[in-house]
Amino acid sequence: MASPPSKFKVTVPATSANIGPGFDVLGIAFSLYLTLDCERLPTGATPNFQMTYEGEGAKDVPLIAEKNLITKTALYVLSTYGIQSLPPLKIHVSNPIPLGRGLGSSGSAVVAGVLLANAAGQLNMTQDRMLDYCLMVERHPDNVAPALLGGFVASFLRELESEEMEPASIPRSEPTRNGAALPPTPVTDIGHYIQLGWAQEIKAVAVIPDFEVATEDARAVLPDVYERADVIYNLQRVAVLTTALSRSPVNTDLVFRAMSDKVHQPYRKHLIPGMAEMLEQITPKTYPGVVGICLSGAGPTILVLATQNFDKIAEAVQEIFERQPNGGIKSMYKVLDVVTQGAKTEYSD
Ligand SMILES: Nc1ncnc2c1ncn2[C@@H]1O[C@H](COP(=O)(O)OP(=O)(O)O)[C@@H](O)[C@H]1O
Ligand SMILES: N[C@@H](CCOP(=O)(O)O)C(=O)O
Repeated sequence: MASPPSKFKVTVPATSANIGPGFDVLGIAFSLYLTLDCERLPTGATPNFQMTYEGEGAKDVPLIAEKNLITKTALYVLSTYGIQSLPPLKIHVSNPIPLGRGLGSSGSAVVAGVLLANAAGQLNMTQDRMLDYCLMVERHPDNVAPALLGGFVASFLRELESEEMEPASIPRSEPTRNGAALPPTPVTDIGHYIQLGWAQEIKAVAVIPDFEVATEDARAVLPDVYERADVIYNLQRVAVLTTALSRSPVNTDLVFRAMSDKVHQPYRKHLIPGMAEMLEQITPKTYPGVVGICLSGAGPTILVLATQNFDKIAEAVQEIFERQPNGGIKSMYKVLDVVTQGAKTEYSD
């Protein structure tokens, strides 16, 4: 392998998937960034891999290259290029994205791993090829597409031919994290996407409760089959929402109604105490500035889109969490911008 650059930095935004009715389709990138500061070690250095980590997950995330989701993804990508190990490297991870809260931490980690492999192995992958790799590890595109590309993104996976099915049926970061074999080299052009407009006055208020819901568990509660009326309900709203969120001034009534969902939120509400109450009570009428409210990704974070009164709105959601039985639920909140810049690698030599 050619020597990697001596220093580089990978930056990947956090994301919120679904935005109500856009289950497995829509996602936004936020002004909250996972970063990897990477430095080449001299050939023959011992140890030849050093990983340090600060921020969310610092107590739990493994720092062994084959086990950490970021480096494991990078090793997978490199292996498909015939490169069996990372070059001698020191990586410092800084992660402000809470894990298992519906802010796409795993998607951002997977994107970071693909960019790490691209830089360390000097693979010169196109953005679309990087998306193929991301999708082989994390099968739903609604986190990895905005994390990689930035902004408000709609995406889908193309239907795969039967001979391509095997590689595509293996992935998903959930089983991969649990020790299953890594997927083989991806076929090309798996992910298709479009970056949508976003009215800049709309900010995202993420209210993050003090408990985790693993995405895998929140997917397990969903039905295999849906009523036609519920599918139509979501299709109608998602079509309107994609454009409504780009228009300035915002048509609050239209966006609020269009963010309603019948495909995933109703089945997940028992996993997030207080969610049903929040969706009913936090409205543009009760809290001026509210544009829409939904579960962020698979939860448990509640995402409120708003144009003003951000703290007041966040506190209202927090109050409902606090009122829940058995002592209530503590939470924190972040007021975030939707950012058009996606993942990037900066070289300092
Ligand atoms: N920065 C990271 N480094 C290593 N592993 C990570 C990182 N971020 C997330 N993960 C892995 O992803 C899991 C959370 O993924 P998931 O359940 O999909 O929730 P989320 O909604 O945060 O993406 C964590 O338990 C951990 O295994
Ligand atoms: N569409 C997926 C999105 C999962 O997002 P995450 O941030 O919770 O991992 C789903 O809703 O299951």
